[in-house]
Amino acid sequence: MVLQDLGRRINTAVSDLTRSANLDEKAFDSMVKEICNALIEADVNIKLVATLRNSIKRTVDFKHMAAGVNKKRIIQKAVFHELVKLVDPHAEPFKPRKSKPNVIMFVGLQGSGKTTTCTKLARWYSARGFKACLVCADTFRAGAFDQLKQNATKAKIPYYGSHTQTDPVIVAREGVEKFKKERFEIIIVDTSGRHRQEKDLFDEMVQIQDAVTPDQTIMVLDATIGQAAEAQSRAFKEAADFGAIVITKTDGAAAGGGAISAVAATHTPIVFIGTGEHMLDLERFSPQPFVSKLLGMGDVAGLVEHVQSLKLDQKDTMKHIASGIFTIKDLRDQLSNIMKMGPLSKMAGMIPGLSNMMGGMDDEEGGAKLRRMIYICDSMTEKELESDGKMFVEQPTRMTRIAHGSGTSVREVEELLTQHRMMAGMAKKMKGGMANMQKAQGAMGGGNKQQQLAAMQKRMQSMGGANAMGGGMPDLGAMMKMLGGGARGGGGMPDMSALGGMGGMDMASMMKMMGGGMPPGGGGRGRR
Ligand SMILES: Nc1nc2c(ncn2[C@@H]2O[C@H](COP(=O)(O)OP(=O)(O)OP(=O)(O)O)[C@@H](O)[C@H]2O)c(=O)[nH]1
Repeated sequence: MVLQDLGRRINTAVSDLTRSANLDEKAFDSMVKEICNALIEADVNIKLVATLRNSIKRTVDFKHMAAGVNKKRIIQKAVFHELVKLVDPHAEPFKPRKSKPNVIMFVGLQGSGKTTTCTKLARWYSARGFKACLVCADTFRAGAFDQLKQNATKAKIPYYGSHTQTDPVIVAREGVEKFKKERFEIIIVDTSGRHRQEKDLFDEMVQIQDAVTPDQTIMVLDATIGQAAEAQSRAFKEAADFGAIVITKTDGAAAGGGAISAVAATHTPIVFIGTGEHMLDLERFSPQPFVSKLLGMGDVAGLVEHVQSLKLDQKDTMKHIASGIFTIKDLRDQLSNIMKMGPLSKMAGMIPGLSNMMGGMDDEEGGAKLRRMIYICDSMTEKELESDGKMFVEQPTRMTRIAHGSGTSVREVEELLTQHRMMAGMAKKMKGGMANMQKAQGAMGGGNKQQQLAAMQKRMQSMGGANAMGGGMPDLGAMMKMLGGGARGGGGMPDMSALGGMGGMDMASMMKMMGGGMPPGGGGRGRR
């Protein structure tokens, strides 16, 4: 069962119970049973499932529950807490330091996704301001260096390797020395994939480790192996000590839950999970946000971090919103920023309740809709783009011209202008909120970003989370209001501009529109 399905099934079990009229012990028992069945189907070890079942039952003790307590809340909290415990390795991974070389060596079985993950990780650090590079010490598999070269070039990451040198220890040492001299901060060394029985390759791995003395050795595990992950990591641990694990292919693996919980049980930190073949499909693993996302409660801190890493150009739009203005060009910039963020389905997982709303719409549909909106903007004159949109009301023929030019319909142009009007209205309202928020941030002296993100996540969960677990839709309108008026809650909000494309964007109406729903007033005048 892929992770999304597992999350959906658990969520449904909890929502059905908390919505049902008879919230009694019998109904509670059948919910626990359904959760356990789902976990077992995802290949979670039966002993771990039994521990989870007993803990939930101990916490939600119907016999001794005082009258008047909020049973729903207790059940939701217990399920959430126990799922977090199930995937929590209770171990802190190594944290690279800036302005010094941090050598990270990758090990793993053949085909587990090492080379792909090396490049994803180098890109991840590079996007966060580290000077990152790659060394290919896989001289065993023909084509390994070419694969790394290709990936690295695409991600614009400097690399080192050799087509002629056959000793991987020499290549690794030379590459690391070269990049240390060039003051790289993250030096990632890719090694050959191994089979457990290949003693020579295991020895080679130890020799590379001795030669480059990595600050961290990461083992890459393929999620498809499920709970066998535990035995596999043990075999590697016997040969080379590693500090952390990356679990790849969690997007398609039926046994992803099994792999994650099995590794967590060994108390080895899981640093990242691979969620697809694309360069951006790497997510930092953290138990609470992971479970939150699994259950459709979003991962707002992850979203903020992701958007920040994309270094989107937000300066002009943020300046505009701060003074209550939102032009059509601002809308166009936001649309292209959304396109840069990655597949919409992944973004939706990070926003509380949004994946429910996207139900039925695939990435292709959503992407195509966004592209058509951008074509419409690109068919406007500079004057139209910089306008507040009123000129279209005064001269409706402009819409016909733009529809012709962009290969869309007048109805689509109208939809875009309606969306723009709504967002311009929001920008006007947000004028005060932005100033307050900046003041609050100033008062906090910049503050601790982690604390700010944690506070935001908590607030988001208290709004969206309870609803999501209860089966309802979180109030995205309220969420946007909160984004606009962060100072009210006593600070604890990240920089508004950090929200990038989300800043000021009414996602609820945006998604509704992308789903084909007509905003009010958009009659069927268009030609197709
Ligand atoms: N769906 C999905 N595919 C992935 C993920 N990570 C890697 N892959 C794919 O897995 C396949 C193997 O990946 P590689 O990076 O070549 O694996 P490797 O461990 O370096 O292989 P060897 O060098 O032979 O040991 C490739 O097709 C990747 O695109 C992931 O998170 N999700």
